Amino acid sequence: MKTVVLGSGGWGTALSLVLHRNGHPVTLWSHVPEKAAYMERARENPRLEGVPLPPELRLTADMTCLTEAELVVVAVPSYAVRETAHAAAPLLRPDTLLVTAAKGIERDTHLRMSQILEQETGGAFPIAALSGPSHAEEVGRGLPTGCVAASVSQAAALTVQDAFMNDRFRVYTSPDIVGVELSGALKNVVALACGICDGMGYQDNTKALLMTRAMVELCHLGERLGGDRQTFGGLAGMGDLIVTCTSMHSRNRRAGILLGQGKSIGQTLAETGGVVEGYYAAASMHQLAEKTGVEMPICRCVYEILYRQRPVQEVARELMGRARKGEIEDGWRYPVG
Ligand SMILES: NC(=O)C1=CN([C@@H]2O[C@H](COP(=O)(O)OP(=O)(O)OC[C@H]3O[C@@H](n4cnc5c(N)ncnc54)[C@H](O)[C@@H]3O)[C@@H](O)[C@H]2O)C=CC1
Ligand SMILES: O=C(CO)COP(=O)(O)O
Repeated sequence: MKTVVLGSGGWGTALSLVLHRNGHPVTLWSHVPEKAAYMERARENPRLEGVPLPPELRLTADMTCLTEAELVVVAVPSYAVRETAHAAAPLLRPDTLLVTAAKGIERDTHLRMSQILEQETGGAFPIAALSGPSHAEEVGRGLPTGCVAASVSQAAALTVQDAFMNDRFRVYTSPDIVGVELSGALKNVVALACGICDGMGYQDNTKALLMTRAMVELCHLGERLGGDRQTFGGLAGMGDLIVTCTSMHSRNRRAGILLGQGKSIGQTLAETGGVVEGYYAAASMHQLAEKTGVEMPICRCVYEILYRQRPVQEVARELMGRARKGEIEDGWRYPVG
């Protein structure tokens, strides 16, 4: 299958390598010609140091490569998905399958990445999302990894599974594209929270408390927005939450560590290197929580640290000082009497 990957950051490059290992011709598109030219010369992406790019992998900054593509993967940062899809749309073949690999929710519109692709391409193409616990640094080196290919179209999900699956990259299918995309976007806010917790010098107990209670918040919002609760407990949900909250590969966690150490948001974003999706997702999530009335104390606190300069110590005191309650609000009742 002829494939094009749009976005030559760490993730687009790692996914190109998976497709290449599976025998598909791959073109990796960069939005700036200098970047494509650098990778052509060095046969390496600085984001994936020590991972050679095979000679057959085509590198370009020319979008006309799309005219031949049967499968197009969109792996640019979430803020660039709309402009990238808009530019790509007129060049697509009528039977192209689109796969979003970006993790975010558009600010103000609250659209998921697949919905942006659908809007910009006029709803004419099958669309799937590929998401899960998958740091580019490890996928690039061929370390065992698992993801979910989600689409309302079973045929599309199966095609994506087929294209990417190999003995180092397992792909499960799912009809719940809403839950899969929301999980991937929202867990980045929790990774920021866990990084902040690390940066403040708190340890494993605190992080387990944060991850677990934040997952309850994600499930409440995710279900309200149409996702399936089981998805949040799966690879794209809990799996990705674990990897992002605990790995030093995670930009979101590393950004959180700097914030927890007292750095400003400006310094943090400048020093982290690479896109910190949780920064954008926190704003969308805050708007969504307000709109739906879902209570999300941990995520709200992350938003207030990022956008209202609230001191992290004050936030920690607020969260630990919340009113006492049962663990499962609607589920468990003590017998009367
Ligand atoms: N790095 C990872 O391990 C994973 C990343 N993702 C997601 O993939 C998406 C891309 O992330 P990374 O590849 O890690 O990014 P990165 O931080 O490695 O690089 C960002 C890339 O985006 C490009 N870019 C910036 N502005 C652009 C624009 N306006 N149009 C097109 N390209 C633009 C930059 O040139 C750069 O190549 C994000 O949504 C991220 O959450 C998903 C799974 C794993
Ligand atoms: O989504 C990811 C891993 O699954 C990447 O996380 P970061 O964006 O925090 O690096």
